[in-house]
Amino acid sequence: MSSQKTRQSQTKPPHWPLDVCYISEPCYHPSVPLEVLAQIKPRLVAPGVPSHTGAKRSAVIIQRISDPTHPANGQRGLFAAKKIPPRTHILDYTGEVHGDDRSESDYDLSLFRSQDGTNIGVDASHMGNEARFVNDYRGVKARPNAVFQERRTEGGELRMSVWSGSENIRKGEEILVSYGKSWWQARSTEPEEQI
Ligand SMILES: C[S@@+](CC[C@H](N)C(=O)[O-])C[C@H]1O[C@@H](n2cnc3c(N)ncnc32)[C@H](O)[C@@H]1O
Repeated sequence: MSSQKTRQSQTKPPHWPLDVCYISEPCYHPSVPLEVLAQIKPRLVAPGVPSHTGAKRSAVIIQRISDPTHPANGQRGLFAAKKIPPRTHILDYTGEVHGDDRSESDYDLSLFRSQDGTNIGVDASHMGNEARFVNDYRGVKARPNAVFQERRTEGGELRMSVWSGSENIRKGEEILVSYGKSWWQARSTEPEEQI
């Protein structure tokens, strides 16, 4: 069985969109230069060491937002399925790891910048996991309760992940990060200081 098939054989979580492929492991696009790939995903992974996504499905749930006051009303969001303690790894952000331009994507995160200046991103616009539904806190809460932070798996693979912040996230609470000012500036027609 190919690794692609293995990735796709995972059961999709409830409320998963039909037009997006569910992947529990990152997928590497040919635009990632081999020498950069060697730094992100060291080849000599110890045999038998699984490269888990850390997709702790029971910790999160995708929900449709039906609150007219929520700025992403009608879209989906990521919610805590149980209490999540502070500074806890919630799940990895899977997607297509790429070295080409994805400036049109609203699901593209920066993962790595190589010494020669190659920017590597993780784009979950066409394939990804639950993490692609994490919304920004702006207009929802006063501050984020989670952060994007990189980590290495036990096998040494670099991943971008969602971690809880300095406080518990209550069961049923929406998991919210900050996309960063530059993310919003790139999509705004407003003057910078209003973002
Ligand atoms: C990575 S996606 C998040 C998941 C998205 N809500 C969905 O259902 O696919 C980013 C998109 O979510 C929406 N979004 C997230 N946070 C938002 C916020 N605070 N205000 C307005 N829109 C937001 C925007 O449409 C943005 O382009």
